[in-house]
Amino acid sequence: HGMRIDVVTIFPEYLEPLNVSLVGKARARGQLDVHLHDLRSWTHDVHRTVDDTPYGGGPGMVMKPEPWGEALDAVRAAGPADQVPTLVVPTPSGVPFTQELAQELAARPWLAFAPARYEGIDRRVIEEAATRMPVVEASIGDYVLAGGEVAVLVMVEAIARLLPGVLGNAESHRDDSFAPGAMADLLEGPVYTKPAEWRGRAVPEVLLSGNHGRIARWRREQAFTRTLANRPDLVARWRLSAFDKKEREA
Ligand SMILES: Nc1cc(-c2cccs2)n[nH]1
Repeated sequence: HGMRIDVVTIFPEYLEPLNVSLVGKARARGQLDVHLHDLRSWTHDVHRTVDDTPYGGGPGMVMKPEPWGEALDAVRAAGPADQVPTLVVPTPSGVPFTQELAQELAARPWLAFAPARYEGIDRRVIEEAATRMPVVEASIGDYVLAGGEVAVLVMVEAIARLLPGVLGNAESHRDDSFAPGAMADLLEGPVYTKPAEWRGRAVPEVLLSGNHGRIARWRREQAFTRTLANRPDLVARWRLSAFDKKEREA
């Protein structure tokens, strides 16, 4: 059936949003099987210690390896015996979490997320895990969060909406920004709905014309203009892919 997702965290309450809305419904439909684990379950001292000062000095705290090692062992033991999870570690120093990576992760049967505090998890945890399962260290953007839980929410939502049947109208992620296809690599243009006039502002008449060729062209132009304005870096990529497409069609 659906995908299994495990999350090990010191703030399980941060992941409560996974019980509501899109992800909540997918879980209710059995398309997604989410298990939250409190990392402190795998501590054995009275203070339930999960972090300590960094070797070599420096600010902040590093998450200790022992609790994580035991937690990941337990996650693996609780999941399908014939499968290994892909360990996803949110970190500012990871590979970019893109729509492409979301698509790739959405194709896997089992993901285990390891959100940590900013200073990170003892490197040996990742190294040891990588001997037994695929590990993906990914960044959701070039800014620093206090912990990885918010990044897990972002990644799970981006992945869950790609699972078959999770999005109501399957079409609605065809025209996503960044989704492959005719509008690939371009940002979404403006969208409108009723009323046709609102506070003295009319909807562009082309959209009311019923001329679908003209509408498609107008939407491509709008997408290009918006991309040029907000993401000139994507325009270069789009030009290349458009060129290649012409090449292929030639
Ligand atoms: N992209 C990104 C990830 C993060 C953190 C992950 C874990 C702690 S902070 N900040 N920014």
